[in-house]
Amino acid sequence: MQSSLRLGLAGLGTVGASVVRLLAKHGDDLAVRCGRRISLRAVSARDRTRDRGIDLANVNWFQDPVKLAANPDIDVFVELIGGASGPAEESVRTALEHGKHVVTANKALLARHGVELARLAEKKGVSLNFEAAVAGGIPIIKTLREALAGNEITRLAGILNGTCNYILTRMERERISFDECLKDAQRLGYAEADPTFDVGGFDTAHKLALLTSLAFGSEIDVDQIFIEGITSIGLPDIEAADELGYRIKLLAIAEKNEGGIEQRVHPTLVPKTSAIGRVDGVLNAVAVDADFVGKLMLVGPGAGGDATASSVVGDIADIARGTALNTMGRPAEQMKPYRKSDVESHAGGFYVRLSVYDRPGAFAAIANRMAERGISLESIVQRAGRPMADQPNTGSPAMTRQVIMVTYQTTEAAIREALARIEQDGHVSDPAQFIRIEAM
Ligand SMILES: NC(=O)C1=CN([C@@H]2O[C@H](COP(=O)(O)OP(=O)(O)OC[C@H]3O[C@@H](n4cnc5c(N)ncnc54)[C@H](O)[C@@H]3O)[C@@H](O)[C@H]2O)C=CC1
Ligand SMILES: N[C@@H](CC=O)C(=O)O
Ligand code: NA
Repeated sequence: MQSSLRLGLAGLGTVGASVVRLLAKHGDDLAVRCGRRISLRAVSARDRTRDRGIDLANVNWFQDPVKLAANPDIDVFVELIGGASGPAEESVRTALEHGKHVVTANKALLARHGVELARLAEKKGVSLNFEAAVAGGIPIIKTLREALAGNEITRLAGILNGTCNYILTRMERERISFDECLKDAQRLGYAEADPTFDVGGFDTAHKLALLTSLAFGSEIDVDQIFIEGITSIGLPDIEAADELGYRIKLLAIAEKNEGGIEQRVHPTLVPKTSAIGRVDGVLNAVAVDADFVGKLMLVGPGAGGDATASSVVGDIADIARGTALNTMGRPAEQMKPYRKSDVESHAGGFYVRLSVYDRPGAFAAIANRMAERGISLESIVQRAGRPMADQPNTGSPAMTRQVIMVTYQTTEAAIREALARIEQDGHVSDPAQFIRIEAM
């Protein structure tokens, strides 16, 4: 048997502690599979005294992860700290510069610095593996980088954030508040240190940027992604979608069209009966359209310590076996500049919810504004609304009704213009809510 592969692991939180547990549980079998032992030599975390339920008796402790990354007694640096800058970035760079392989779960870091880090890894002849960074336990990086190498991919669509899917699922099933669901997601170790990254759609965008680059061979460009998070989704939308036969999912979509590549992240109504509509809770899914394989979809846990550790250790096992691959599936200098297509040209159906003052003519005026923009309505329903503050001229409370419309195919530009006119007309009490619909 070859000499053991020596690991230095920085970050002993949700994922880091699970990696240590997995290595302890399956170390013997991994040694057989890889032809050498994987040996945890050193760790770095902020609090040395905390009981994490893991045995670190024979492991060196480094207060500073950058020092650990430079340590000559490790072959692989495993970065599980998180963050696009600071100690995570500095330690990953240091490890690569010192000719060490790196395994990371850090999508924020790679979405910002992935291309240059990939270049550095290539220059040093080491691996930079990141299966855990996208869709937690789903082997989507391997699938795109290796298994689908013989395909031209035309579209990717998926649920890439476990926290958001968990929140939306519980809101739908239990009709409980967004905040309550988010607290539980944090308690379960699904959320980012700053959950704004999850609910604001930014974590999904980081992951989409990486998948887009792998799928289309373009440079990583997270700043070109259209991003809308789930913070504006309330129980009225969840309930209305449910009644209409849809579920609301935070989708990440990347597709090629004549203009370039469209990348978008936004809440989306998908049919309850669709495969992606049935992906619930912390599960993620990635659907791929490719020329030779056709359509495929991978589903699995998108967050949580153990599922994510599974991907981290898969990456370490590749290094132990001597599998060497370019980080983004092709040499960094072969990655094409990213060319963005315009999201305003996006066409599809839309769900619209309006709080409309209950007065004669309001309903017809709204329908007219939609018609002016060539928008046809597939369905329109009214639900009881709520009394508003007293109107100055009558002294009586103004009532509103919830008007929920589903449009046939139209463009994003048309729907935005129509809703702007409806708001200017003064028939609605609140800004219009609109959510894109995907048939999937
Ligand atoms: N929790 C999850 O389900 C998933 C997390 N990830 C990613 O994995 C990484 C780790 O996430 P979690 O384990 O959830 O985070 P966490 O917050 O539970 O753990 C982070 C760890 O890093 C340590 N740390 C922070 N600053 C440090 C420093 N200067 N020096 C040494 N250690 C330091 C903390 O003490 C803590 O042990 C992040 O990049 C995250 O985005 C990826 C997939 C799923
Ligand atoms: N916060 C992330 C963790 C995994 O990437 C999520 O909820 O998906
Ligand atoms: Na993955």
